[in-house]
Amino acid sequence: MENIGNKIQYQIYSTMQNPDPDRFPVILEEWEELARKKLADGPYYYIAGGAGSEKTMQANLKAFTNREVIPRMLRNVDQRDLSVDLFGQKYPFPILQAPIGVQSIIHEEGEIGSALASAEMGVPYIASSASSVPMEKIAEAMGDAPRWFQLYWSRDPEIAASFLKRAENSGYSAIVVTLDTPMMAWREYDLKNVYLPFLAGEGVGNYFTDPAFLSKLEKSPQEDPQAAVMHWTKVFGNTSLTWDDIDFLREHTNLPIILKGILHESDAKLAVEKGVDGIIVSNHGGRQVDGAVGALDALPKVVEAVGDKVPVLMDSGIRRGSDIIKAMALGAKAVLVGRPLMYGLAVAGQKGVKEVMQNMLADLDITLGLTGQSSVSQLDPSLLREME
Ligand SMILES: Cc1cc2nc3c(=O)[nH]c(=O)nc-3n(C[C@H](O)[C@H](O)[C@H](O)COP(=O)(O)O)c2cc1C
Ligand SMILES: CCCCCCC(=O)C(=O)O
Repeated sequence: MENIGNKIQYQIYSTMQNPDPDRFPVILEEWEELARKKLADGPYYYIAGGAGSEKTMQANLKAFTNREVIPRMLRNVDQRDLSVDLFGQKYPFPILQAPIGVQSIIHEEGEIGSALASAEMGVPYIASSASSVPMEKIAEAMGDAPRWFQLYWSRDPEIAASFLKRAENSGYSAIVVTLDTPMMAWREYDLKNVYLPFLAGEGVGNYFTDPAFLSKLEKSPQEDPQAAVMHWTKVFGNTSLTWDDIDFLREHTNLPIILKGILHESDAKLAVEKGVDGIIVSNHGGRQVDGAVGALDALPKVVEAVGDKVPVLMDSGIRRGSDIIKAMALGAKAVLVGRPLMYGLAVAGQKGVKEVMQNMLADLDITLGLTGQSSVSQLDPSLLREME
């Protein structure tokens, strides 16, 4: 089988004979620059920005810079295996699309565009509770392609239960429960721009078709959009949840339950005690607690606390192939990719998401081989050195 890195590298070089001035960028930062030009301040800063002074966002990137790879030589890296096994499924690559809400503010194709790019690549798509379109529409567009559903655990248990049931009925194969966003953080750019994403684009369309949500409204969201949005702001999150509530999830779904937003090893132990199936080490891309630990810095202790009881995944700061290698060397079984794909979506919809994803995977494949490794699932911490 041809390695994806060599294939994509060859494709890019071969276009040089026929240079196209409108060809997509290769450099990730150029995708963000193009996205900046396309989007108004409100949506751009909503995507690119973080909580408070954005120290956590910076810490996420610094945690990767602070670790260096020490490549090994002469190890026959002709055949490289990027595949991973997660919850009984084999996936061709060790990445998933991070759940990202309200994508209609980014591009008219929104979630359908990004989900179809995932489907083309065989990369699992994690549909957000806050998607601009109903989760069933995403599922229908994706056919048999792999998809997970991300739950924002509503204050109204009927909505939470309804989301879990809808996800199961529409072919999502795992539930990602985001714990770090029971309310929106102090995000200075959004406050400065007076930008409320749920009022823009298609809003949070996934709620506006939910039977449990609709049953609490006097008029439909089409008849009285303001009342629907007001109700949504009341029920979106739940700041009263405790570890005892995890049982509710198990009572309402048979799918694997994966907790997203774990940073502390004590929480990782509690999660395992509660019988969840997986953990995602994440600080929500630095969008929630300003000053929180960089996600990669939190990963080793969580992995140590969990042992091999459940798989640990991570996100927050994955930008290049070497970042994936570092996260997996520290024990992540796979990683979630967030903002880079949204810059792709902003620039060129489905095509842009696919291009950014493909380039990242090609970079991963080539960098893996050059470090003397043939399989992402056999990486270990001896490949890395932490800078003082
Ligand atoms: C615009 C935007 C919207 C997001 N929406 C959600 C969401 O609906 N649910 C969720 O669990 N995480 C959400 N996240 C967090 C991502 O899933 C992921 O944790 C984060 O993007 C990782 O950081 P990175 O993009 O800097 O790598 C969102 C992130 C961004 C940038
Ligand atoms: C408009 C709904 C926003 C829901 C939260 C989306 C999110 O997680 C984020 O980081 O922003």
